[in-house]
Amino acid sequence: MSRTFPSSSTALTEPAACGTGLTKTYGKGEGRVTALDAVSVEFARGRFTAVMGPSGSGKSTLMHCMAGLDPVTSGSARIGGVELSTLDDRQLTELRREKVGFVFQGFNLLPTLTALENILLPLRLAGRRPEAAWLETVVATVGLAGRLAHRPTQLSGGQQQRVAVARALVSRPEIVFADEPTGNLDSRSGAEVLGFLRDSVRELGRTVVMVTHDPVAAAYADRVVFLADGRLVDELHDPTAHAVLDRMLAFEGQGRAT
Ligand SMILES: Nc1ncnc2c1ncn2[C@@H]1O[C@H](COP(=O)(O)OP(=O)(O)OP(=O)(O)O)[C@@H](O)[C@H]1O
Repeated sequence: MSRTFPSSSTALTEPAACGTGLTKTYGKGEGRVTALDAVSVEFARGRFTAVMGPSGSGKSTLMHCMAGLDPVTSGSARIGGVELSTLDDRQLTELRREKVGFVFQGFNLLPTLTALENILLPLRLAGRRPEAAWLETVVATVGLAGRLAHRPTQLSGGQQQRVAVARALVSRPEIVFADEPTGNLDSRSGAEVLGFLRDSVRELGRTVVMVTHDPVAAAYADRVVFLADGRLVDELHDPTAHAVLDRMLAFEGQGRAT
């Protein structure tokens, strides 16, 4: 039986996603690693949040647990009011398809499909038809109107990532998770992609969570949350690159002092 998820209109005040007491351990015995240690975090609708922290602090694990790609050891992860731990594998796949958009560092486009076909793939997999007006808005927002018939190899890295951003937005997901989306791009293409992610939040009302190492990238967000050793240790609102960098350096200083 197909599960009916609460629609976003029924729960406008609820965060797009939230984690409570999220704990994730890998391995057993002496090799056991606590990647997330009782993290509680909310991602409000219509906001752009960056997740920062040193290498190994748990950023990717947090994203994977919140997106239903990896089960938590304990705690609760909810997307649009749905508790992920109550879903079986098939329901999780369905929830990810309907409620979550992903943008990865490596673009992850299918090389044999055109840009348009790549953008429409999630809808095709879900057996849904594109809404023409929304598709046009998304394509215009990411500036791809003249490139839709091109295959990925005929596009620059920045254009490929814009296709990936459009693909993540086209099904109007509850939330878009972006993992180092500018990691493979030069700074100009990276700035464009970050601008499009920000526009998708400010102009199209979407919700974006982005893992990044880069204070300049984080400054495009409305809010930055900082992880250290699997814990949520700080947050900044309306960040500047300078303020983010200062905060990162302060953590590193503390790390050296202990
Ligand atoms: N599949 C796994 N098996 C065992 N340990 C893991 C696994 N995935 C992550 N870890 C460990 O969990 C901790 C957090 O890893 P995670 O990848 O979430 O950090 P990160 O902040 O995203 O790091 P980076 O910035 O280097 O990508 C690290 O100590 C890592 O070694």
